[in-house]
Amino acid sequence: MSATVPPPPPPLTVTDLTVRFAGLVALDAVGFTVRPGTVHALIGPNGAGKSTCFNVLSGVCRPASGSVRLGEHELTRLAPHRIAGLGVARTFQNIVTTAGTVADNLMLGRHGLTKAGFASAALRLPHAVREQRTHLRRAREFAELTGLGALFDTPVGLLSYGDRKRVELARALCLEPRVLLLDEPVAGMNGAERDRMAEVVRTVRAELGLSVVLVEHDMGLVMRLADEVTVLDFGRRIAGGTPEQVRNDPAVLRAYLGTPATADPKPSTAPDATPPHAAPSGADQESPA
Ligand SMILES: Nc1ncnc2c1ncn2[C@@H]1O[C@H](COP(=O)(O)OP(=O)(O)OP(=O)(O)O)[C@@H](O)[C@H]1O
Repeated sequence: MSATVPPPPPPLTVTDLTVRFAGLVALDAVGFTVRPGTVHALIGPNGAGKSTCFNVLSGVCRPASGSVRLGEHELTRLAPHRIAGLGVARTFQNIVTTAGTVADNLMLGRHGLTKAGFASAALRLPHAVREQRTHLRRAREFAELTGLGALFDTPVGLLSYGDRKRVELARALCLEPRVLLLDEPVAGMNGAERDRMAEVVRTVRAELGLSVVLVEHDMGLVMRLADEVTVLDFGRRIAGGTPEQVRNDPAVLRAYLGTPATADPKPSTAPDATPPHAAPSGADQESPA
């Protein structure tokens, strides 16, 4: 990867975002700011509005009101491909990569940046071949950054679940994003795979200097990775701050545990518990830092 860290992305500012589905208010005047180059986690119990928020950020869902600004650009009126063109890339909760090699999948991520037309590429005209080589080199760099270098020519179908989730991440990076939206990057992973993904996200952020918005049920990962956390419940922002601040916030305890915060004899430890409706529990579940 290049020795110099690129300039920081502009802030991503969400203001008074409201989304309604028929009578249901999925997001109710939600606001938060993702500071440049930080990891900002969006957490909350099931149905809190996290995915809806991601869908607005990536242009899949139009809000009833409110704004999402990336620097000077208002995103809420733009189509998903225009938002991607401004440097906002996302991964999905469920793996969508199944066919082809790692290289093939990463090159799909480069598609939007390719200038040579289909005919030039098919005829292998010199400029198209040169461009293809440059994209392939960059795709390989992202594979290496995400720990997939040795698997570059391996069919994705032969990879482990954890490796495939990292292919998703590498493919999103191939868009050269300035803001990366990670939708439950460790869902369904075992402990070792989670640790690896956490390390990769840290490396990616440090090397590329991009902002990361993270939706994740795994509180251990959130506490370890996030610089700032926004907590949603029933579509409303109920808390925000550093991981330390939100884990001790009575409103967060209430939302996750469904009990009054005062009823908990040791409230400072309660957010450590992964809510029963959240990430898979068990021995591989990390405890927060
Ligand atoms: N397309 C839709 N049509 C109708 N209601 C929807 C739609 N998408 C989401 N909702 C509702 O909006 C609310 C917020 O859902 P959302 O998926 O954003 O929550 P979430 O926090 O991502 O939940 P989870 O953690 O379970 O993924 C829920 O009540 C959900 O049922």
